Amino acid sequence: MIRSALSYPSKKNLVLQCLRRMSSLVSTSVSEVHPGVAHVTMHSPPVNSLSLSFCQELSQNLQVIHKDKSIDIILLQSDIPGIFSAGLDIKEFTQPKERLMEFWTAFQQLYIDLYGASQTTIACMEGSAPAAGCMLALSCDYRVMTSNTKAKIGLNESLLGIAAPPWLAQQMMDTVGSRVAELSLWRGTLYAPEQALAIGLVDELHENPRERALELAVAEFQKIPRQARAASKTLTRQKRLKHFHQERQADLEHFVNFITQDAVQTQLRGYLQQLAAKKNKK
Ligand SMILES: CCCCC/C=C\CCC/C=C/CC(=O)SCCNC(=O)CCNC(=O)[C@H](O)C(C)(C)COP(=O)(O)OP(=O)(O)OC[C@H]1O[C@@H](n2cnc3c(N)ncnc32)[C@H](O)[C@@H]1OP(=O)(O)O
Repeated sequence: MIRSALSYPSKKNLVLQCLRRMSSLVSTSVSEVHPGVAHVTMHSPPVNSLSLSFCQELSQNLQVIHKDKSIDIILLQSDIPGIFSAGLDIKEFTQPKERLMEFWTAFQQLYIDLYGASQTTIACMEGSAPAAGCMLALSCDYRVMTSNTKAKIGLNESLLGIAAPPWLAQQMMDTVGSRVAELSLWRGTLYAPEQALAIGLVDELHENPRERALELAVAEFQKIPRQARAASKTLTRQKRLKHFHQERQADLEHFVNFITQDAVQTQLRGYLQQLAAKKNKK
């Protein structure tokens, strides 16, 4: 579905038009809301879980925006009330090996495309962001989260009987510090907004994250020269990305070996049943 949020009468932008055409087929839409500022909106009901096709599409959209020199700020948001993203689609974990490899490769690529974006990126979180949902937020440069206490954010993988991949654990360490990350990872803590702000997992709380993100983008971030923002990002992220590329194949093999273990598959099936039972109780 196409979101016609092109509320600013900017010049015709062929790249964005092309993206909108692509997006009409699937679950992300792209719109320029202010000169140089693009919304990337996730809308894959019920919970924006990252399936193979969703990861691929989000990546594809980001890659096209990267090439569009007229866009220098990306606001990543969801149009599903109460949800930013539920993280990886757990059903993907139960697929055959070939598909698992394709899935993880697409997820790795999404990390590269978002964490490695030269544009400034802001996560506008109006709802929960567990696990890989949190990865999307951590990959952005700035995180604005709703102050609604129902929303939660964090790396809860351990509660599924699995562990975050090393590069995601590293993102958490880079953001909140080693000790807090260590505790969060093994406990699988999902933080309420005030707690997330207190540990530095998010940068700001606001009752309207989209409005605040756009204000920040225009009134603050666009005033910093674009090339300086991009160069600063390179300083802090280049080393991590280089390491990631070196380890990418090993990471893929590690994922497939880990996730296909009988004990892990049993845990995952149990977790999916818990989710279904929770829904039936509502
Ligand atoms: C030693 C080193 C080892 C290295 C190993 C390497 C790699 C291992 C891989 C590890 C990476 C993992 C990253 C992940 O992202 S795992 C996914 C974690 N996500 C979650 O746990 C989120 C679970 N969901 C929720 O908590 C809630 O759904 C919610 C997001 C808070 C929303 O709640 P609510 O609005 O109440 O919605 P429901 O709970 O009723 O759900 C509606 C619907 O959606 C289904 N669903 C929810 N989340 C997922 C998901 N992540 N994947 C697939 N499906 C999901 C849920 O089952 C309902 O479905 P039905 O309508 O069909 O019943």
